[in-house]
Amino acid sequence: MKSVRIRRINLQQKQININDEFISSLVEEGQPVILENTENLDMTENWKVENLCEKMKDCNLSIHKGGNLTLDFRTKNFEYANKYPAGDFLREVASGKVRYLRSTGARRKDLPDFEKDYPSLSSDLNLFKPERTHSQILRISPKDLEIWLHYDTLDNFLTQTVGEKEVLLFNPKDAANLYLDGDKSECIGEVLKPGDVLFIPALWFHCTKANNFSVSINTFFKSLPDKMYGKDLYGNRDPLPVEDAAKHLQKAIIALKQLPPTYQHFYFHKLGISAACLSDNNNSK
Ligand SMILES: O=C(O)CCC(=O)C(=O)O
Ligand SMILES: [Fe+2]
Repeated sequence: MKSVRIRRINLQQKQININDEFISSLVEEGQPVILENTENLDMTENWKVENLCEKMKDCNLSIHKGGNLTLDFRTKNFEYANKYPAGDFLREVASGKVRYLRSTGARRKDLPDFEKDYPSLSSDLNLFKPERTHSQILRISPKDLEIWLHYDTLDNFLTQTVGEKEVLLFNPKDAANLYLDGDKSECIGEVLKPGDVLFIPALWFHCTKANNFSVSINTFFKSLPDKMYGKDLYGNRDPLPVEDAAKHLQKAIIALKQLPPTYQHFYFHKLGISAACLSDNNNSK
């Protein structure tokens, strides 16, 4: 397994301003990068639990609640709890209970908008907002909480504000290996410290572990043409051309299945349709 160190860019040393041109260059490069010295720390140094309780005292949260610090979306080893008073949530998180906030919009169907939803917090931060921002999400975790390995379909800046967070990243080109036998050819493990901003390009697999009480904000933004994105609350819907392709693929599979098995195997192979597609198709029947 090859381990690659992630590039760090010290914004102040390099005198870089984060603007849309700089963001486009990151997107084009398509590699994760940590931006350091983002001038985000002055006011958040006093984001201790009690101060956060005060700042968020009027907030009711939708949270993940469970009994195992390794949250797993596939086995759903947690439940959702709504209208949770922020003070109760924060104190429970501070005492190590398995609680996790991935903030939602004001109403269920609204996109999370950190600046609008949490003005008492966002006024302490100098977050940059790409021109084509999709949503901005507040994330609060207890020490040792792990988030399952997943990818999002939007590009993302993950800003670490309180505590440290370990992030493990896998290149999308290794996707085929991630579930088969875990034989990854490239693996990038990094620790985010307060003030670090990690650029996670779309489709890069990532999982995280909070090393201590942790507050982060992530900003999903779009880099494909607007018309390629459908309505998407969570930043993980496949681009519309992929959904279109999947429908065509289903039709292709159904058409080929009219043939005897020898023909099927020959033509599936010839058309480059993988065995995985075929078994998916069988399962859905
Ligand atoms: O660290 C977390 O809480 C998860 C972050 C994440 O998955 C994201 O920013 O897309
Ligand atoms: Fe994510």
